[in-house]
Amino acid sequence: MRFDVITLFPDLFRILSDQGVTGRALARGLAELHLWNPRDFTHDVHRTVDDRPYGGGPGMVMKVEPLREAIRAVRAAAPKSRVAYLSPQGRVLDQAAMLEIAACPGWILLAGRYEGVDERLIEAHVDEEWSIGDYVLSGGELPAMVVMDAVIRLLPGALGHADSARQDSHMDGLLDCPHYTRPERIEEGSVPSVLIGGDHAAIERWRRRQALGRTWQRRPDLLERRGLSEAERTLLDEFILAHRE
Ligand SMILES: Nc1nonc1C(=O)N[C@@H]1CC[C@H](O)C1
Repeated sequence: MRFDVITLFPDLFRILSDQGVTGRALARGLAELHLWNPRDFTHDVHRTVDDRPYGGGPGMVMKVEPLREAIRAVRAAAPKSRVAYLSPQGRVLDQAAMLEIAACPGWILLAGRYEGVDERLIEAHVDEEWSIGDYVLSGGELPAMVVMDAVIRLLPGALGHADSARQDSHMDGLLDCPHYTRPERIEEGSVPSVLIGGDHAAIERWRRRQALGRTWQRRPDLLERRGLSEAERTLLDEFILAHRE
């Protein structure tokens, strides 16, 4: 998986490359990260990348030409990649979208700043527009990092245990079950006994029941969308019975 990011602030991406799951995955070559600064594609002494909006109004808009030249240079280096622009006007991404993104050979992520990018650049050179949520940030860099983090951890070998990603919240359309670690008894409470017992079938049922119950309690919309098998319906009924007021 190759990622190319077009950004005015390439140093911000050290958050991904210098540590953690993403840092290790990049170091091991499971994914590649290349950074491109639109200022390197300007030709004036001030290295101008933005200008005032036509029609007036606050803020600045990113100019077409430096971004066009940057995209052309990246497409030449990454011919199999598609261009995605991060913006609040884009498709709101969920885990299913991250799985789709992870299945592609590479992405050129355009991180905007200011009020955004001249619409003509988007129409002529952008393949997809993505949003990480219905709120407004000061730049597209954090959204680009959110997408890369969510996608890289799905790549084979990125996580220590193959099951980790499969059991995360929103995988299989459910929230994750609760987690506990040592010590077994502390002032905040004790670990559920089923997790101590070593009966793996019972532990698996408990975890599935908790995931279904937690989703029912906190995100009934996800259950609506997903539907339940007979076995899952039974487990959820057990949870509801045990948690009636
Ligand atoms: N929500 C989002 N999901 O992706 N990107 C955003 C986002 O707020 N972008 C900012 C809007 C103006 C600034 O240029 C960057």
